[in-house]
Amino acid sequence: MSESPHNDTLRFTDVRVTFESGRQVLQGVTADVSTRELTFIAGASGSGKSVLCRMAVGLLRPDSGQVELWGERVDTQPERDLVRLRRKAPYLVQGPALLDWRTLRENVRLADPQAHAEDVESALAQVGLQDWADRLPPELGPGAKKRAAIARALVLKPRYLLLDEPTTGLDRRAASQVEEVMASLKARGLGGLVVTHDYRQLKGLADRVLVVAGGRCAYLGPPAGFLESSAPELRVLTAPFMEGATDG
Ligand SMILES: Nc1ncnc2c1ncn2[C@@H]1O[C@H](COP(=O)(O)OP(=O)(O)OP(=O)(O)O)[C@@H](O)[C@H]1O
Repeated sequence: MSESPHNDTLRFTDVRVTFESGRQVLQGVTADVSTRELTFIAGASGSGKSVLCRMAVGLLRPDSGQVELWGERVDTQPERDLVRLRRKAPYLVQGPALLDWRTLRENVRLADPQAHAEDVESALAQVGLQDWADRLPPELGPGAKKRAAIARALVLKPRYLLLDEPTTGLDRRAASQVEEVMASLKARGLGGLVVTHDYRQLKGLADRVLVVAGGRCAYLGPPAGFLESSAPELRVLTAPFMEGATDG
């Protein structure tokens, strides 16, 4: 089967994952996510957010159930085909994962050695780092490093981006810069799946929120429906954030 240009769906059907420890992390997640939208995955620590995100591009395979991206089965695909799929839907790990001894331009080029020079410059410009192309990663702050990692994914001209906690560990200013990049990519029509702990990001940035709780998809819908829900399994996640938000 091959990827369909007309199908914009990432589909999880009754996905279950148990690790060797015996812990059942996902116990039947079913969800359809539009890859034209920016969807944030929320949930308690250890609920399986990263596991779900990684499964979207075959970095983890479920014990049972199906994962489909753009009409193509991901969970049964051989690794060599997944490499091709991941160029269309790159997964960015939590750390910046840049080579410290290579300039930003070289780091971006490493993702695609065949990339045209103007595509490398364009990827850096899309994250606001065009004037930093000749700098080395250690010269950058953590927010700029994360943006450089995003540039490295953008040079692949992806159809979708998967970002695992892109702002965790950043101070508010650096986090805002990364959020601005996500907003501008969204404005240009690039969808993404973003694992987050920071619910402040949801308002204004997220099209949808997918909440993982109790091993299942507990909510999939607009951010307001999650943030304002009175359902106990959602309130337990949002209440501390709402209290923190009123503290300023
Ligand atoms: N490869 C693995 N082998 C064994 N256990 C794993 C593996 N990957 C994840 N887990 C376990 O699965 C559970 C869910 O992990 P996951 O990283 O998806 O959580 P999360 O919701 O992203 O949490 P956090 O917000 O803390 O990052 C955790 O208990 C984790 O220890």
